[in-house]
Amino acid sequence: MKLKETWAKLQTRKKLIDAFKSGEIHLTYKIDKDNKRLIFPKIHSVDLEKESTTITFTLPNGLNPDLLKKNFFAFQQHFGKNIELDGEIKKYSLTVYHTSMPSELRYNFEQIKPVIAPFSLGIICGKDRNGQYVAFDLLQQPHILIAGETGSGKSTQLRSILTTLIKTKKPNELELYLGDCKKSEFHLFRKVEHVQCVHSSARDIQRMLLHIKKELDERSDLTEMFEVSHVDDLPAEHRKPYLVVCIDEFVMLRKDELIMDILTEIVAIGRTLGVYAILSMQRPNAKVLDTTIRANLTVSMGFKLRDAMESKIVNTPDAHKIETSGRFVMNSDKLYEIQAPYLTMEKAKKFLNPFMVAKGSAKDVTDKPKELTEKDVFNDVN
Ligand SMILES: Nc1ncnc2c1ncn2[C@@H]1O[C@H](COP(=O)(O)OP(=O)(O)OP(=O)(O)O)[C@@H](O)[C@H]1O
Repeated sequence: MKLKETWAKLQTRKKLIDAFKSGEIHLTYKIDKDNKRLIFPKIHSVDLEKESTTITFTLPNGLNPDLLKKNFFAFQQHFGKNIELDGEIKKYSLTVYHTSMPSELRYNFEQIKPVIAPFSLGIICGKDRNGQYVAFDLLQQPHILIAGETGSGKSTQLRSILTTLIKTKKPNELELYLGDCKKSEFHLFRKVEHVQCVHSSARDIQRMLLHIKKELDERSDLTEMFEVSHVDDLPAEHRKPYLVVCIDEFVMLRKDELIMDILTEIVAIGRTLGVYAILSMQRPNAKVLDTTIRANLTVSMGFKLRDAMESKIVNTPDAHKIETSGRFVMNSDKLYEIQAPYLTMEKAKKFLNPFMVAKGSAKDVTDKPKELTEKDVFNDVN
């Protein structure tokens, strides 16, 4: 057994040196006219795990780290496409996954429940290459950006995140404020008890956000008065529910300064006040995602994007290379490639049924879905 492991490690080392050679990832010293010496990165360890093999190595001083990215194909040629390179400047690790990403993952609440159980506001993301569920706590990593071109799976992801939140939190613990600029997705949630409103016109969304702004001010005063750093530490009689503002295709609101100002405020100070934002967009736009908003969206999920520039704006490298619906690159504490759970509209409706209450009609969300035009989402912001 030991011998087999040693042999496997040696083979892996050899393969990596071959990759360094074919990718010209080395320094070259000329000894004389006919002889030269190649200095390769130094391999420190090879860890063999059931699901993956990880090799750590350091670059010799003087070797440009950009070469690793530029000649990444060499690693792929030797180890296949299911690999990940991590690290910076000198020290790197190459992980080779033995299993491939699931191409489809059905939404299964019974499996998801224990994954998010430890969290206050559990956000279910999907499964990674190891077949492990990935989830996080919105309280720890507040504010999410979801981007992806039409048909890439953003709305399905929003549906699964919101349905999971609704199923795991009581209405007195969580209030949802939904902005549905395309009038296509959130009507499903309109009658859910946790949902305070579903709006689609800029005027109504502005009203909704002014209400949130008032909440931010009140919560800010309360935390100051009671000298606590988080609303969760307020005395029981002043405890506040978490507020989640979710706006689908928020680019369409970009011309409304007041809306953009309040959204900026939510992502800048909402964290300790229990107010969180989830924003989605089809065409990532650097100007709409001004530096303040972008810096405060601690998690970005890049579904299939159009090009490398969009992947850069969203901060999800290679999201433009995705070929599968529901697949995305997530940038949070680190970079992940994830397959999102597929929750159909019909199944979501069944899950949400027990939470439906009688509410007044919300005319603006029952209108015909609004077709997005190039003008709505194109980089035309002044
Ligand atoms: N997690 C998933 N797993 C498998 N297939 C998916 C997944 N999510 C979406 N799909 C497929 O992609 C289609 C489009 O998904 P969805 O409506 O979520 O895309 P979208 O990015 O929101 O598009 P649009 O911006 O036009 O609303 C779905 O009808 C489904 O067939």
